[in-house]
Order: sequence, then C-alpha cells, then structure tokens
Amino acid sequence: MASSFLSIEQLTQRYPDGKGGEFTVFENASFGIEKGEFVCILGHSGCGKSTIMNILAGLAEPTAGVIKMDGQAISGPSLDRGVVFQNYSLLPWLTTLKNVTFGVAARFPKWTKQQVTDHSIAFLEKVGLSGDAIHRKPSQLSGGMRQRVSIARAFANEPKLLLLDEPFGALDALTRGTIQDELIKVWSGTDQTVFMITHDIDEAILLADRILLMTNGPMARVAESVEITIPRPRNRTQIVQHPNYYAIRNHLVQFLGERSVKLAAQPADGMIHRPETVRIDKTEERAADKAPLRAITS
Ligand SMILES: Nc1ncnc2c1ncn2[C@@H]1O[C@H](COP(=O)(O)OP(=O)(O)OP(=O)(O)O)[C@@H](O)[C@H]1O
Repeated sequence: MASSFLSIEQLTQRYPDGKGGEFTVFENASFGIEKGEFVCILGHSGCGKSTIMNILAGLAEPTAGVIKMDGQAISGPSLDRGVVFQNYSLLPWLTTLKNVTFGVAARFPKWTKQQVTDHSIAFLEKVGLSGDAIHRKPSQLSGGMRQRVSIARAFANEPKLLLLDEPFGALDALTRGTIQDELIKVWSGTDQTVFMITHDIDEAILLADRILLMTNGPMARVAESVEITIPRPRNRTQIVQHPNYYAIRNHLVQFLGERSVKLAAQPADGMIHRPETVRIDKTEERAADKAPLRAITS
C-alpha cells in the first residue's frame, strides 16, 4: 500500500493518572491523510483530539509512534505545519497586517518587503478584511474578525498541512457560517491539506472530504473514516437536500450517541487500529432504482 502524504503510525499517548499509575488516551492509532484532503475529526470531549493535533503540530511528543509527512518523520514545530486555535493566538502588540506579514516574511525570506505586504493583503482580502481594519490591533477587532486574521495568517504562510482546532467554537452562528465559506474558498485555491477538530456535525459534513470518528476515552480509537459523498461546491442551504446528507448525518449521530460508547475502552493488545472506511451513497441506490428493466427476449 502506498503511504499517505500524512501518515500516523501506531500513535500511543499515556499520561500519569495522578495516583502513581498512568492512563492511556489512545494506543496504536494509525491512519493516513492524502495531499489536499480536508479531514475533520469528531469525538466526545476528552477522547484525545487535541492531543493528536498537538502531536501533529509538533507541540507535544507522543509516548510512542511516528508521524510522517511526505515520508519524513516530523519532530517539533515547523512552518510546514500551520495551526489555528479557537482563541486566535494573535500577537496583541502588532496590527492585523503585521500579524500576517510577520509569518510570511519568515516563511519567504527572499521576498522583498513589498512582496510580503502584497501577499499578506491578498490573503486578508480573501477572508473579507481590507481597508482600515488591517491597520488595527487585535483588541480593536471583533471575535469574528480576529478569527479571520488567524485563518488568513495560517494560509498566507502556505504550510503543507493546516491544523484547525475548533476554529469557530467561540463564534456566533452567522459569523461562523460566513467564515466557514471563506475558509473553503481559501482552501479550494490551494493544494493544502487540512486537519480540523470540530464538535459540530453539520460543519464537518459541509467542510470535509472525510470525517474521522473517535470512540470515547480512555483507550480511544479512531474507529471510522466516513467519506462525505456530496460533491463540491457545497452550499449550506442546499446541502441538506442532497440524498446523502441525512444518511451521513444519521450515521454520525448514531456513532457519537451509541457506538462511540460501545466500542470504548477496548485495549489495543498490540493490534494496530486502523479506521474502517464507511461510504454511504444513496445516489447509487436511486440510480439503480431507475435503471431500465432488461428487455426480455423470447
Ligand atoms: N498534559 C496532560 N497531562 C495529563 N493529562 C492530559 C494532558 N493533556 C490532556 N490530558 C488528558 O488526556 C485526555 C484527552 O485530552 P484532549 O484534550 O486531547 O481531549 P479532546 O478530545 O481534545 O477533548 P475536548 O473535545 O474537550 O477538547 C483527557 O482525559 C485529558 O484530561
């Protein structure tokens, strides 16, 4: 089997349990992500999503296991991997524009100041920020605007992998919707790979090519990889009419409501856990229903 662009191999994370022992967050988790894919991960609180993301970002070391990107084992943070957190993590003493140019100048050291500025302004415009706003400091922006800056900053650095940890968690529904659209617009114009944590099932279906489902912790597993068999471009109001929408949604709800508990706490016992691929496609069934009857010849 050809290895994936991002390959997570036998990842194990254990922490001290505070009673002299240790508890296992997940054990021998293995999965791959292809170049250019948009993958969301869903699972109940505490199953280990942020732990996986921090390891991918190089901000934490796993107890065991390897992560390879483009065939190379990753270690420590890198400009090849950009991170967007829920709390924006902008530099408060810099203007919006400088929050973006700061990273771009480091990423592209040979560029002139003008190239860095033009590139940064172009990415801010993609997320709807222009004019006076780009000269304001983060404290003078709304929460939605700050998150737009974080997204523009991450994409402007053109990392190979973008890690989004609940980027819209703190936003109201309307702002969330607009920024989801902007995120997809920026991502569609690149070959960047996105790995995103969300708690919102509808958001995951709207954005992702694939959704990874985690069982409850401790000893959590990435149990399923659900393909989102709904063509792009997707529109939030029309997507619900697609024949696959509720079939996929029901599957996800059922997993999170029941199977995530039933499958929980099963020790890996040295086994490598790979997610099972789930492909739900009602359009194939409909097409089969409408297939012409075979002519009967006598
Ligand atoms: N540094 C740490 N030391 C000890 N335990 C930790 C540490 N970091 C995380 N944990 C524990 O590991 C488990 C997984 O945490 P993690 O934050 O990855 O979960 P999560 O799925 O991202 O949760 P949420 O959806 O609530 O953000 C939890 O039980 C958490 O308490």
